[in-house]
Amino acid sequence: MIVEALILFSILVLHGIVVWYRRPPKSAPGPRGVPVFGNAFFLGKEAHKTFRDWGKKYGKVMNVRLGSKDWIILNDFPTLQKAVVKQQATFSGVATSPMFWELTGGNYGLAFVDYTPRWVTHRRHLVSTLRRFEIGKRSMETKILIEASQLTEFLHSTNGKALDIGDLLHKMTTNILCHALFGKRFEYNNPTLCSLVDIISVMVSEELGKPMQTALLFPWVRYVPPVSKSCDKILDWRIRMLDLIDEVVVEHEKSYDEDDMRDFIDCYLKEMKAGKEHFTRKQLLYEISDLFLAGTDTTSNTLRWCLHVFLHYPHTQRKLRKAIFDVLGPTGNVNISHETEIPYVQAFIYEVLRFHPLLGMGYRSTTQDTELEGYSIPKGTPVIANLWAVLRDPDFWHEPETFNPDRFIDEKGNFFKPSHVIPFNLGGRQCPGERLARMELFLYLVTMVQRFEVLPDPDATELPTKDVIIGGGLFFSPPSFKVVFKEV
Ligand code: HEM
Repeated sequence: MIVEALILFSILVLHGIVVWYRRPPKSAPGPRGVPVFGNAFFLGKEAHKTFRDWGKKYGKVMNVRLGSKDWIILNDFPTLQKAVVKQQATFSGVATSPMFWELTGGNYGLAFVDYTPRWVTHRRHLVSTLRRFEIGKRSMETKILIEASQLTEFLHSTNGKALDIGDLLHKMTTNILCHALFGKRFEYNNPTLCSLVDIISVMVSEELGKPMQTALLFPWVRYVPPVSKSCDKILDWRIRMLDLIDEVVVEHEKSYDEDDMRDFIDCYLKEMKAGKEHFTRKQLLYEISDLFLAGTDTTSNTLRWCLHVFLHYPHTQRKLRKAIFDVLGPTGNVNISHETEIPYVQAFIYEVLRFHPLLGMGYRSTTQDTELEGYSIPKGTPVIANLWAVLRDPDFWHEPETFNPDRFIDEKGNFFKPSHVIPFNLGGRQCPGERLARMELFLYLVTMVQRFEVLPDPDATELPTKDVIIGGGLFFSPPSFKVVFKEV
């Protein structure tokens, strides 16, 4: 009896192993890993680099088993274009899990939700409303310059003391979204602003990001401590954020005036009152919450990467200041029309975004069965767009490991942007806040560099590490570090 049971067990195990290693016909090549876990334990701390290295062996479309699912990894620009641009709707899903279902209250919001008619309607509405409030044109420019002048005032008051200004930068970028969404800015010590920034920082932290990633690869882990506790914590913070936004929406409902659309919330309420399909209060709260999660920390951490670069490559800071002085002198006021007049600033910003992309990988999924480069990809397959690998690809960039803003300056001295610089990704899920982010980066950077020289902390024994901190499982942030702002 025991012998028969052992034989049966062995047959079942062998069958399981055969099934595990078997691939559907026409599936892309890639490492299979070990049963149950796939390659999850072989990714290392920096999965983007591991994927790039595996891609050299397996090819442009790689199929990597992670947990119980096959993931498609795209490491190069032409293949990414063929997928997310040429088959836009097919590659506009989002890699998801039961935890994401909870986080989005059942697929509500914008950034973390799957491709549905509700997402399509709201993505369109967001883009047109941002345009309506002239994000990217003059009105947001004025608001950004208000934050920039607060920044210089603060930096002036530091009297050359070394400090980490990450929190202040985060408050500035959060205030810009408060302008667009709530119609107002807050003082930096205002409890609403401080709570918003605290909540966003916790939700995109490295500490909570790892469990989220684990729950994405192994959905059952969501219910097993300690991951379950971290997931509950994230959901708790999400609820706090929704409650805070709800208070602002209630204020707007009370003071709503059909003839005076003050901001994004008013525009949304108008659609709701008109009974437009998919427009609900729940969607409004989740969408605003997503905008704060996607559009504040990303811009402020890119500014922190700029400071990081100043310490590691000080000659670029000198060159930047010279370019600014040539056009504005030491006291001239910057505005957005100077973007074309000071090409080196744009080149510097793009090189920072190339060298340190805030979102190193985009997580998509397929919305229907499809083919890519002759390989078949079934509906619902998670897809990773390895933006980091594209931005460091030696086939497209001369000396990609060198930080060199001049790669974006043409022979006539003008800024030029090659199509393969894609820190905001491509296709249907491409960042809708790109223009706003680039305006903020330009105006804050020029204001800062025109008035202050950024120097290393004299008490630090070495420069901050170049290792990225992967927050929220998504965001490639710099480590914390202090700098000195010396008036020039
Ligand atoms: C330097 C700053 C920023 C960077 C590097 C950045 C980058 C990105 C990238 C790469 C994506 C695509 C993710 C994917 O494919 O999975 C994305 C999506 C998104 N970004 Fe940004 N972003 C920045 C600033 C902003 C700002 C200021 C806003 C606010 C208006 C914003 C709002 C969003 C939203 C809502 C999405 C999700 C879009 C969707 O799924 O339809 N981002 N961002």
